[in-house]
Amino acid sequence: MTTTAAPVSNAHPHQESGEIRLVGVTKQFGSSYAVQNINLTIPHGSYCCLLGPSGCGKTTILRMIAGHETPTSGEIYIGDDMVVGKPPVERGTAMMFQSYALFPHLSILDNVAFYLKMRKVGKDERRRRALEMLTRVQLDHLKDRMPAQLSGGQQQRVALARSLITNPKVLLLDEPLSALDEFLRLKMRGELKSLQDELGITFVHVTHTQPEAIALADMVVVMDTGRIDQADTANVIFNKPTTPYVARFMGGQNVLSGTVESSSGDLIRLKSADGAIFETKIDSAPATGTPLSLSVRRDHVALRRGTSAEEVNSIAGTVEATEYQGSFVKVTIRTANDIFVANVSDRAYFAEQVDTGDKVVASWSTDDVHVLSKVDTDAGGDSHLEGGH
Ligand SMILES: Nc1ncnc2c1ncn2[C@@H]1O[C@H](COP(=O)(O)OP(=O)(O)OP(=O)(O)O)[C@@H](O)[C@H]1O
Repeated sequence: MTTTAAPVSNAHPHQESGEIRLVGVTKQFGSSYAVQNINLTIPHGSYCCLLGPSGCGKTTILRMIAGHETPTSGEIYIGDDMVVGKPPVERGTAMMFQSYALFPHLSILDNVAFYLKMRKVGKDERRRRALEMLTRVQLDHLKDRMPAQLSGGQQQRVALARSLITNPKVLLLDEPLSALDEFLRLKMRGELKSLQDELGITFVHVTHTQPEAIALADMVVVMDTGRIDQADTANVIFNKPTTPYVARFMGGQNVLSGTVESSSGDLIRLKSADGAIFETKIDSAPATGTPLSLSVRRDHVALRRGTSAEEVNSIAGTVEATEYQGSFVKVTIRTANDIFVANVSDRAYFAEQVDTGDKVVASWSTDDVHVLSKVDTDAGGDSHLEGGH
């Protein structure tokens, strides 16, 4: 299966295609698989984020696209070119690393112009083009400084200018924002996005931070131990995760499981292991007894004090923790078999405050239940994967 999202392409006309296609790509290190049978098409001119926990294979994919690593099997295309076996310089890609790796003994301008010098471009021409690129990242006024005289954010902009001067079809970014403080990270995030819009080239950005991927990407590729779980627009990934893993990893969802008890039209009822009844709509109802998993957004849950759940779409438990998040309060509830989280608006929370140890009932509407395509096999074991919501 080839995974392709349908994000809006920012492609500029008459540009060489920066579409990336991975076909059956596997990379083994010794006997272990870093990535396994990856099929993925990243449209030309899109901003793609590879998202997943540490060690899931994101960087390996990036390095194989760049040509710093060779797949054990499979093919990688950039535009119409099958690039496996080609050296990095012939691929039309540029890579920006987490450590900016600037030359400490060269001025900012010479750092940016370095690639052109290697290509024997004349001095005036390369200084002019380097200055143009520095202007683009708003650093022209610092062109004569040395890297050590710049802040982290400024050094990163230089690294960006240095990558872009090669005029790539594809820019590969490995955790580009992780070394920056929170304020700079958000600022640079916005700048990366507008730069990509302006240039219209394909950006592939590796991150383990969910909000970063959601904010930046036309296409989010969620990975788990060497495989792609889901690749789609941020909106679909967040609201319609296909697997329990993606629902949990994106962080804004509760995962519920049960077996089909009855159906009527497009409405089905499920019974959970501890007897709760969940109701949801589904295109074609599976047979009675089929196990299914569902997701419910944490911010679509209502909370009240009480000990007995309603007849449907409701779960009773004990408050395990409350965490104030500014605009909402995250209430973690221990239920009979699992953990359930409600993100309650601060207004609703303070109107009827609950505290650790209180008995509560969480409920939600049938329309807010989403059916997952895979059945949960990790009930109760989700906390290590939780995203930033
Ligand atoms: N050169 C190598 N030799 C052996 N194993 C490697 C090598 N490079 C990566 N791996 C292994 O392959 C797997 C995927 O690594 P990769 O760096 O792609 O993960 P990642 O998702 O980018 O992680 P992180 O976010 O921590 O950088 C890991 O288990 C890693 O230990």
